[in-house]
Amino acid sequence: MDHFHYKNSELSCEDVAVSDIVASVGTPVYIYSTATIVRHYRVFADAFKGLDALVCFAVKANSNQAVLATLAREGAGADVVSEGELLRALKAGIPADKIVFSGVGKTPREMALGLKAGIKQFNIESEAELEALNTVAGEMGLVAPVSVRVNPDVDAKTHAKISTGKSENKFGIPWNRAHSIYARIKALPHVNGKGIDVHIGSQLTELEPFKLAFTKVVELVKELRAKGHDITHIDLGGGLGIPYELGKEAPPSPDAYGKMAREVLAGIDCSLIFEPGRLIVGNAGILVSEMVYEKTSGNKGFYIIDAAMNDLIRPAMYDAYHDIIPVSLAETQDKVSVDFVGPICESSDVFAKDRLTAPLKAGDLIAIKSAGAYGAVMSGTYNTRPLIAEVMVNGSDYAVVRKRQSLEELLSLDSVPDWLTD
Ligand SMILES: Cc1ncc(COP(=O)(O)O)c(C=O)c1O
Ligand SMILES: N[C@@H](CCCC[NH3+])C(=O)O
Repeated sequence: MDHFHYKNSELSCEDVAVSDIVASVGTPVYIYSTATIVRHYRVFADAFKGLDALVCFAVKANSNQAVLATLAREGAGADVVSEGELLRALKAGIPADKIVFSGVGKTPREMALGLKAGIKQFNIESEAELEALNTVAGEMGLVAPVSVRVNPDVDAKTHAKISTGKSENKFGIPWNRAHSIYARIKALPHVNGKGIDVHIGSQLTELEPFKLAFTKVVELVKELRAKGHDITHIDLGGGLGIPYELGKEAPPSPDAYGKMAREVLAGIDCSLIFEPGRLIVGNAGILVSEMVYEKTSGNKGFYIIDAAMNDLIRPAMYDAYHDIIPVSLAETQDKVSVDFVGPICESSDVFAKDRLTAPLKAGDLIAIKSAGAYGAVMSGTYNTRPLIAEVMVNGSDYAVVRKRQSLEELLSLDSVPDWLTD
């Protein structure tokens, strides 16, 4: 069931008309559906029912405090990559022993924070990081739980900018050094390495690359065990793709992904961790914007909207496709072909090129779909545009879960040194 649907020709999120939210909050605005987030989480978790599996939501996909609190209530863990994300996850009520810490550049300060909180594990991505963690844990008189993120050199067959599992990517330990790093872990007094971690990329639309990577990890578990390492758990990362374009073939379902994983991992007797991000929140959010002007240039038509690449950077950064739909359905069935563009002074500030759409006029509202993941979290203030509001709907209720940043606040962040004001 889609929680974004038309009711009397007006787009609604659950039981709330999008135009009602806009009337009180303005545009541009992100709108999230609680019911969709919960449903996606449950579908993913159910794919691993009966197994010892922990679903750690990848906070980077959407770190809004209300989104995290919603998932905390469902029993989700968290995959964090910074001090800020760790603090957000804890604040949302996600227990420390369900939090894994990923990322290639964890600082000693972040390590200490994770150790103090008592997180489940650090996913180590280099020998240097391992040594640093051993030192930090030693200073605190602790032993840090670690998993080594291995790089299986598998092509995820996704956009090059979101592929992480090839040897030329910065992520993970090269496959041929996996054995030596586990030997080093054994020799160090303040780290305990019982896990293996792998994450090959994001927005994967086929199961085969996962299968290749998971199969390699299973082999590695066997080899390490044969050498006397007590490997008890595997973190299989995130990356399962979502449908972005209506009418196009959807990526494999969580159920199919779960079946594949069960087959590959059969008999390995490890507890499992997953780190889905986009799958949980991607299609649980829309970005609503108002059309400000129409213009033409040669044969081309442009719909200029009040959202821009600083609010949602995916189309500019990855040429990502997002469906764009009108908030009020027009009576006419005729379509026009236009570029949806933002007001920023960059040629890449384009949400859609040559897109067929119902004709719109200035003042009309549109919704950019599938904007719940890597949307608000990747926004910035380019062109001195304040960060926009985020709203969460729950049935017939809604709440502003992040206030629109005021221009005063944005401007107050800079200061001018004395020598310029004398
Ligand atoms: C280590 C790690 N885990 C999990 C994720 C979440 O990925 P996705 O949102 O594609 O599920 C990412 C992002 O690619 C990641 O880098
Ligand atoms: N930001 C990317 C996903 C990157 C995932 C993080 N490793 C996107 O919007 O598709």
